[in-house]
Amino acid sequence: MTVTIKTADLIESVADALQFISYYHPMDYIRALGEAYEAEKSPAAKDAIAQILTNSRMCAEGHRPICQDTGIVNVFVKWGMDCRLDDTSQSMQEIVDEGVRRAYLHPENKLRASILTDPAFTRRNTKDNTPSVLHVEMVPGDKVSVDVAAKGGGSENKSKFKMMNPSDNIVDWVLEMVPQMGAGWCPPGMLGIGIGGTAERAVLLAKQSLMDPIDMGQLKERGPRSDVEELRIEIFDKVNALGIGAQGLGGLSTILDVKINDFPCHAAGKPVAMIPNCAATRHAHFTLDGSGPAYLEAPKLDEWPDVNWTPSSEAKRVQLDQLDEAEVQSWKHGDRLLLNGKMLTGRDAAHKRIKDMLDKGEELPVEFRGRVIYYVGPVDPVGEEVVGPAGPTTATRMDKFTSMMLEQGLLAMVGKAERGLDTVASIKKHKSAYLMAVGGSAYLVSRAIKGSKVVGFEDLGMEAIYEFEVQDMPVTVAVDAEGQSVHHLAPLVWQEKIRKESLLEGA
Ligand SMILES: O=C(O)C[C@H](O)C(=O)O
Repeated sequence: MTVTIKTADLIESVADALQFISYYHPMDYIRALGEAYEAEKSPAAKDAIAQILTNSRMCAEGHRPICQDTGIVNVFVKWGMDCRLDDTSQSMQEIVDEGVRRAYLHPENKLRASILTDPAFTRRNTKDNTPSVLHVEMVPGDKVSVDVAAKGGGSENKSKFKMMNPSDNIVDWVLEMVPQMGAGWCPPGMLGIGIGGTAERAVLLAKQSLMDPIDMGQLKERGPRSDVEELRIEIFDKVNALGIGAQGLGGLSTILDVKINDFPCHAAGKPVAMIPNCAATRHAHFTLDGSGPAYLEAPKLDEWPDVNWTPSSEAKRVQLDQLDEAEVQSWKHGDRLLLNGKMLTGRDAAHKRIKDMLDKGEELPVEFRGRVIYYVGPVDPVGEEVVGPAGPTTATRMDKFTSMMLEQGLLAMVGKAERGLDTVASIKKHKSAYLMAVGGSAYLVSRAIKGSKVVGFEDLGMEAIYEFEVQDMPVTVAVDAEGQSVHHLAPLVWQEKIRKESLLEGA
């Protein structure tokens, strides 16, 4: 018998699922992160995990996004071939995108529009986060099964692919790639690995594997039952033994699980893809059977671990409005700071435009001398908010502009993840500093922002230059004026500790 699926039900279900995953982490992730928090021995990594867990519960309570990067929408539809749509005037892409549009423009929980059209040239924001990246598979049956994910740009950026020779070792490749991925993908998260097929199939397998629930704890407890499960465990243990840790701060938990999907491939090769999923892991599954839209059941707040992050008592208060070079130079890598006062923001598009303007000898809309810049693209505020969730973006992408900005008299920068070696040298040369906030704690960070106004490049939307007024915004000195970098030093220390003190079972 043919089942009729209403187009309106599909649109509503996609919109509802996207709203749901914007503020509810999957509970398997929260449980695994809670266990990682308990086991963590590195104080800096434990503090970062505490921020992510606290942020997660705040978002579940407040129905606001876990991360300012509300993602690029990935949708996987398995269409039962006994189903038909009631209205065949629109393509599946158009129908799904209508769900995306409604979710991202929801007046009570507006999500960030991050999608740019004409990517190689004008890079114009589509303003409603469409289009989604849609995959449709025709399968036997009378149901429509849908996986919806909102994938963060920072983790997507770290995707890797290799056309391996048949005899190449997958574990060796993963262990070579993960340190190169740095911390911009916001560990602790998951690794999705696709093996086989063709180039495009391997990447798709990797992405789809990230839709599976975290079950490494159960797998280790019962033991592997296949070669793939054995490989998952081997990669899990060896990656965590690298000591990269939460946010790259050095520690025991870099990944919470490894997922692997495979598919037959040509005798001449072994395509392998790896895609990490960040701390803002967001995906949900629903099924339509013709009886109406699907609604997802909200998790109970008492399922979150009882972790309530508060700033360290050792954190130093910094008055940004009186900040000078001498104070910046007094900070040491690893110091915890609470920022107070006014700072500017700017990320990829603003930096590119600043460079273009300086190259043409044009005057900038704001003066950077004596100021601190925060690399961020915030979510728009709703209700009483001054700004929506506003966590840091990956600072590494701003490396190519950093010397230019420091030459403008910038005192310090705030972002997430490591800086490249040349940038660290430039920070040292200019006696500047780079401070990191925790990626994946965007709503928590936004509570420290008491004022916000656009002061330049308004047309860039979330990438405009804002001036934020902050109160006790928590950051850690990641690169100090001596050129000491936490992200380069701490993972090595923890790698050694893990090895010497056998801190990880299986490593
Ligand atoms: O776009 C952002 O706000 C952050 C991005 O996901 C990143 O991790 O760099």
